Amino acid sequence: MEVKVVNKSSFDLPEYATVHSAGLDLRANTTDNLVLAPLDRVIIPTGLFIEIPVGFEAQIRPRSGMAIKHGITVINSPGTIDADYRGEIKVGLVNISNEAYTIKPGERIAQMVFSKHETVSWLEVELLSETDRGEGGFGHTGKK
Ligand SMILES: O=c1ccn([C@H]2C[C@H](O)[C@@H](COP(=O)(O)OP(=O)(O)OP(=O)(O)O)O2)c(=O)[nH]1
Ligand SMILES: [Mg+2]
Repeated sequence: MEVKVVNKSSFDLPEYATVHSAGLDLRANTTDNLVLAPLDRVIIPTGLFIEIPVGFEAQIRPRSGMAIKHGITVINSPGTIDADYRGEIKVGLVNISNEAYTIKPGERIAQMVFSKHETVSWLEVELLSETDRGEGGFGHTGKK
């Protein structure tokens, strides 16, 4: 699928790290090192603007290596980029470790996955169909 993109960043367009990767790695479009102290939250610009085809969204997800090694994760994961959004794609990060982490200019900070979604119309009713599960949830199964 082709997606229109305006690249105002200092870096090349995001790439798939391997041929069948689902996520395109997003780089921090920053000019200076940015120190993220424990529990700090930041919004990192990417310099990218996209036009997502209707019926699709883009999700901003953490990179697992950064999350597991350094506690740097996407605070609103998965971030949602709507098809009608024309602003800059930004990445909200949080440091949930107890050590500071320095984000370097151009560092790959998150990944973006394009995904189909449905748009529903409500059919309002009085009763829903019966099922074995019924209203049980939140750890309901497997109990004796
Ligand atoms: O990680 C993200 C999440 C969102 N956005 C942009 C694109 C998205 O289409 C818009 C709105 O996002 P969302 O609906 O998640 O935020 P909101 O707090 O509900 O804001 P709004 O009232 O603008 O919908 O912000 C980003 O750039 N990065
Ligand atoms: Mg919203």
